[in-house]
Amino acid sequence: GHLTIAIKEFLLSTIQQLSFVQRFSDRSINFFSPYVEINFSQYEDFQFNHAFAAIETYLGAKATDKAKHLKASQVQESKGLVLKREETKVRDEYEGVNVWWESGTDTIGFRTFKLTFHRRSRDIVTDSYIQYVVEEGKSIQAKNKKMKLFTNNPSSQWDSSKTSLWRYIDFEHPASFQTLAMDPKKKEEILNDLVAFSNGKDYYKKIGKAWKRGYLLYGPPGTGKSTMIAAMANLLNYSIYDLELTAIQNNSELRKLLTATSSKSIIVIEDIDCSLDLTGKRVKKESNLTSLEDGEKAKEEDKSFVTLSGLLNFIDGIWSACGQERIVVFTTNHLAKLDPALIRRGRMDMHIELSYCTFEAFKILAKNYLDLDSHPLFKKIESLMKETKIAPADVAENLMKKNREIDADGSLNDLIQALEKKKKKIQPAQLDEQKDKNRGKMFKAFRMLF
Ligand SMILES: Nc1ncnc2c1ncn2[C@@H]1O[C@H](COP(=O)(O)OP(=O)(O)OP(=O)(O)O)[C@@H](O)[C@H]1O
Repeated sequence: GHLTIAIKEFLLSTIQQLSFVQRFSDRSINFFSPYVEINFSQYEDFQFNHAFAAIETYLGAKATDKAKHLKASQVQESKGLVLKREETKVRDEYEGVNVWWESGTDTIGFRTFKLTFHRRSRDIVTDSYIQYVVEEGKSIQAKNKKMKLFTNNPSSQWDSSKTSLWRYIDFEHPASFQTLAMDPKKKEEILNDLVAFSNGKDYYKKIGKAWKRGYLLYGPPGTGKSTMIAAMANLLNYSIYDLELTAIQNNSELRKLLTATSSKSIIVIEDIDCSLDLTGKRVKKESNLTSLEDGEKAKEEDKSFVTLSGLLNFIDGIWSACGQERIVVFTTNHLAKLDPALIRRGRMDMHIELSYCTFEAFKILAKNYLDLDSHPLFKKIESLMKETKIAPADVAENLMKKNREIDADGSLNDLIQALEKKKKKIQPAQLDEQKDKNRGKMFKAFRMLF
């Protein structure tokens, strides 16, 4: 009667205060039963329920502890373990209180988790246990998060209309700061900077600045700019958004893309000198040029194109309001070509030069590729490296060739030959550049996968 309704309403209002309780089924309270049930559905109003995912992760982790109740299975989206659909009940204990979780499906076929507990433990479950489960689940998710590489570059004709979309693939790249060949001191400086940034939540809050940091990576092709970005992502467990400016039609599209990026991410704008011309206007794509025969129309279109000032304003302003951590990385082969406004300190917090291979850097590569700390041929290589410029990518290429045969001498001799060749016929810079341009690049290769 009235009493049942009153109790129901009381419980309902208590539980609804917890915003993540998405569904409270009619059957969930039976006045005559000492047990209370709460249902969590995978989708609520056709929106994915993040609390559900967190619960699933939490229970998955529990299941590995207490495997007798639940079989766990590896799924693609997460490195962690999750419950299989058909699994039944798992008991959990929290501050001396027993609760039971049961997985199932609702009438529409969406997956659900039913939480059952004694009504005398109602307060502790609704006040703190559920929150604890969701927070634990989220922190496990963060630890297990598979990094993703997003790109807005439309890969095929048929989806060229949907350019303001991020597409992604799982990101697995072996690069790390340990294997990155560069001056060890510089490397340490960058590493410390990144770590300080990622731990800087309170600091950024205190000084009233957006929690973001900008890095400008510059240097000739093949010196490890893309590799460094991958190492940054691996170090911090951030996802990468590879922003292709030439695929963006206008500023509002850029805004959409930037606001759609998630926290803990690196936004990369590669070859910034090729994406924007010196006057700050976006370089038009050939396809656009041919379609814009009418001069007036071209001007009109131009106004809405991504401009340098638009880009800087976005980067400066767009995240000021939301306290989420983001890194912005610009790369260029030609520092001198960039507009000074773009590289002004404050907008890019750190300028990192990646240069031709030094002997110090070579030693890191020799360790990576050949597992060598020293070798009689190192002396010769050291002196040749002082006289010639060679990109780490070229060094790596030579060291890799014979790697499978574990023939260190052969690899080192290949490298010596390459160095001597470079020394003899110092190639015209342009030729060199052309050759370097042909080199496969990490992100470009990834894009082909879409
Ligand atoms: N500093 C480095 N340390 C370790 N490996 C490197 C380094 N530089 C280049 N390499 C190797 O060469 C390959 C190409 O380098 P990478 O794509 O990082 O160069 P880049 O500077 O981004 O070139 P580009 O300007 O052409 O994009 C990498 O996959 C990596 O194997």
